[in-house]
Amino acid sequence: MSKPIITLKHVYKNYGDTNVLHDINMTLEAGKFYTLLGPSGSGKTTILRTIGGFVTPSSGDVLFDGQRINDLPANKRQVNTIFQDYALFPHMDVYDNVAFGLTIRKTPKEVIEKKVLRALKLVQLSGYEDRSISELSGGQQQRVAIARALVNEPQVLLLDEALSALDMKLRKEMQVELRDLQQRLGITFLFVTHDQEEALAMSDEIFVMDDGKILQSGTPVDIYDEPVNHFVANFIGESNIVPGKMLSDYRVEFVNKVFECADAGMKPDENVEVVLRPEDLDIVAPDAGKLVVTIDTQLFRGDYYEVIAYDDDHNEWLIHSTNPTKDDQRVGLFFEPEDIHVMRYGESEQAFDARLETYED
Ligand SMILES: Nc1ncnc2c1ncn2[C@@H]1O[C@H](COP(=O)(O)OP(=O)(O)OP(=O)(O)O)[C@@H](O)[C@H]1O
Repeated sequence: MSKPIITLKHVYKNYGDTNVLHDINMTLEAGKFYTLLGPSGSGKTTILRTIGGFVTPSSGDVLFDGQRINDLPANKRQVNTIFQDYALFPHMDVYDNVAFGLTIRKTPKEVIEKKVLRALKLVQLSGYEDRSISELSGGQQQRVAIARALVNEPQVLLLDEALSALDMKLRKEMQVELRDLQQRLGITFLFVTHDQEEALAMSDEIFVMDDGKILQSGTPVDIYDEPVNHFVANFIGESNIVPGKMLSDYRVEFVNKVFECADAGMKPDENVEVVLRPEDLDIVAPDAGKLVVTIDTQLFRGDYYEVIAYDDDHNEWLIHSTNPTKDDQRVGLFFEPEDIHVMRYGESEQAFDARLETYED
């Protein structure tokens, strides 16, 4: 593990009787791209503001490079925030927007010029110095906001829904650009989004939040493949989730059938939830399938068909198929043992407790 740059330990935030953050523990290492992912109101922005110094925790500690910074004012932290609306000054040109922080700190003019030109070069806006903000596209405004943060040479950049104002095409381009920029600069990014695709595409590590809590943290692949509970499985990607029972190691029962799986270590007959991802289900002949279903509808999605089918117990199955199917056709569904992801009931609490232990001093 490389050096932790930001650590949150048992951070709570209450507004009156409302608990907005609940026992938040997180470690951000230097030079990595992190994402806070969760629905609206889950507490993502409050975590950013706590790290940025705009919100004081009700209890718990915020550490920067091992030093407690709870009482350090925002402008003394080596952390910069890029807000959702970019907060640019519309009456100033690009140069003055980027120079602003240095100017108020009375930095010598020639130093300002060097730093501003370098920051604009980093975000590929060299030559735009004299442009007014209103003459820029959404993507260019976004880059000015990044340049304005970069002139302060922060060790950590906090980005709050930084791409949400952009249209889909530009947003995808900026995802690549931001990730590339983060890797070139080697500084830590903490990016807030409620868009799971964006989180999966960009992050080294994702923190999935709901209701003021971190439910799961891990690499995109870990979270996608091993969601700890129903909420995470549903929030990240599309899922078929059915109740089941773990009969023994590597044997799970669901939809009244027994399947070989890759999971072990649970109690015999433990109740579980089983996740099967739509892209892991292959449509085959009925006698070659592990399950038999009847096709209900299909929608063409460009690079795949989204198929809805029902088994004989009326469970709905979502399948991503490369080939078209026919309505009312009886087909088999094939999947491998490792495509079956087994989640314990109440796993979120257990995983949460286990994680807390790893944060204890
Ligand atoms: N100053 C405040 N006073 C009272 N409640 C607040 C305050 N700031 C935030 N909250 C509440 O805290 C909760 C978490 O808010 P937060 O903005 O952190 O969520 P979020 O996950 O960033 O949501 P969004 O994606 O909508 O920005 C919300 O229920 C919000 O209403």
